[in-house]
Amino acid sequence: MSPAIAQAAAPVRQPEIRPVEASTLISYRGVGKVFETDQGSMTAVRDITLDIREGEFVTLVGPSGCGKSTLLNMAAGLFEPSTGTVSYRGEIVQPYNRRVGYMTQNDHLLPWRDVTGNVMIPLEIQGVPRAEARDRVETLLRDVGLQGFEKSYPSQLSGGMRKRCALARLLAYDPEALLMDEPFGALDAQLRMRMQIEIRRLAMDLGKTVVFVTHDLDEAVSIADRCVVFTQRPGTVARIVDVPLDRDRDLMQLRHNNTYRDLTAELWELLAPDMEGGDRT
Ligand SMILES: Nc1ncnc2c1ncn2[C@@H]1O[C@H](COP(=O)(O)OP(=O)(O)OP(=O)(O)O)[C@@H](O)[C@H]1O
Repeated sequence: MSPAIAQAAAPVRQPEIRPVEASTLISYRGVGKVFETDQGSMTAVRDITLDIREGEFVTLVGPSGCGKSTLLNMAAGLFEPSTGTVSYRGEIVQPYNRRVGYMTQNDHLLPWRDVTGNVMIPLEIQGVPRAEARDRVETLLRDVGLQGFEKSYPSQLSGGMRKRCALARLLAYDPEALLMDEPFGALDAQLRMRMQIEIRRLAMDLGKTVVFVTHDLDEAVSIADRCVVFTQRPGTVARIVDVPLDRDRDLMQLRHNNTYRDLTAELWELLAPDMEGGDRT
């Protein structure tokens, strides 16, 4: 193992609760979440202490059911923590956190609206004047590489184009942070990589903070500035890994990069036992 990786992959001592730094956007402090179900109480996550810094691209990876989506939901103000606190810019997250945008595997595009009409929705809700909204949509469609498809309907778009459209609609809210829950899970490998390249470029160009949930270890390392690895349920932080790759890395060439290969192999070894025993419900 290279010294850089040994240092990057040093285990995080738990619990270790440091003061929140000024650059922190989203902060989980001693967070636990218990759901009441027909079968009784079920602890989804426990003792989560994690800070997401402004402008960072952080991936969350771990076995199915370890609570990754639950953590996103708490940052969005959809769920309250059962213990501990979740704060955003130093203030406890309330229902609902309108400064974040949420994207899931399902793009929820409206089939009866064309691309422009779909991306326009948040701007209509905000009451942005028509001409201004049109200009903004034009810019967004250029940002995500959908120019020329303004009048296409969702059914006429490829899987990647639908994602781009959903991304443009998400960006129309101009959220500070993007919470992404396996957004590219359903795409084939090539498209997935193109979307990974796009989302990193967009996040850097637009200065967005991204918290990105994935099952895929390669994805978790290739797009991240930091990768948070969770144990199986009740999920807690097993390790936080700095990804010592250039910010403007070439994702196409990563498979030839030794740091990337060593890091993914190491995380795979860390996660493999838990992945086998993951929650299959
Ligand atoms: N609203 C809810 N009510 C009851 N149980 C819930 C609720 N939301 C999540 N859970 C349970 O909490 C646990 C964690 O779920 P969560 O979706 O956060 O995990 P995950 O790591 O995102 O899973 P996956 O990778 O499979 O999407 C699961 O066992 C799930 O069934």
